Amino acid sequence: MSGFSEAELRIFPDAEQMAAETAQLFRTISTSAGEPQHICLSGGSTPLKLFKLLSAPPIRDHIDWEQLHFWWGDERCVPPEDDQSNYGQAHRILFSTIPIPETNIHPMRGDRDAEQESVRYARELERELPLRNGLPSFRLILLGLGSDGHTASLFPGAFPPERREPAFPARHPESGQMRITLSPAVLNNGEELIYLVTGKGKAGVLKEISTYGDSRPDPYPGAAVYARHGRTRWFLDEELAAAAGVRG
Ligand SMILES: O=C1O[C@H](COP(=O)(O)O)[C@@H](O)[C@H](O)[C@H]1O
Repeated sequence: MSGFSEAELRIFPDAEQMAAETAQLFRTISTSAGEPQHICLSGGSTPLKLFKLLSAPPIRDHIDWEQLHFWWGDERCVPPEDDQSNYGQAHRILFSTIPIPETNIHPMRGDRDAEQESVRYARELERELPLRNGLPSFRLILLGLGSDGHTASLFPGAFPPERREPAFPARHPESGQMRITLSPAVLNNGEELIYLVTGKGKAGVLKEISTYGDSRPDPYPGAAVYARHGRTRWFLDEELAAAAGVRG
């Protein structure tokens, strides 16, 4: 069984419209529930359009920010001022501009020891999130896809599907950069998971994922991670979908 074939596919005319649809989802989640809702953000460059959109009227003023808590799927082990910092980018573009309590934002601390920070983050998740099957369960998880098939900081060749602790250290296979990542067990345990993927540079790997799924001996993490008890969707832009030969 493949995460991709289990998922729903949405193809948008462009990345802007994809970001707009995702932003509306934040609005719906924030206004339809009486209790805090936990959202896991992806890193890298793809979600920056979404952050920009959320930071400005009209959508910014239609979201009940106090209802939302933000977490990260992975972090690079750099200080928040570094351009590589997933939290730093989100803070600069979005969190510094919206009326959200600081206690609702839960960064992975990339400037700390990766082992210790993974354990601290795991405990914080277990304390704050509802549990399902004994593991924290997010209301919504956004993920990206690297052109090598990685998601969060789960890389091909270093994808430990059996690891159940909520977070652990990882190393980028090429640059050697240390990372902290959520585990497959937690990412698979959310209510709703959406991959946001744009640009024809990802066409090669998307084609492989859509064709072979996770049947390869060493599956692409982006095929093997999906909401086992919930809804998984892939949001793609038309340019990428056409280049990968994927149809909605
Ligand atoms: O290293 C990472 O890469 C993926 C994809 O990033 P993008 O720049 O192609 O959007 C990202 O989803 C992951 O969170 C990140 O840390």
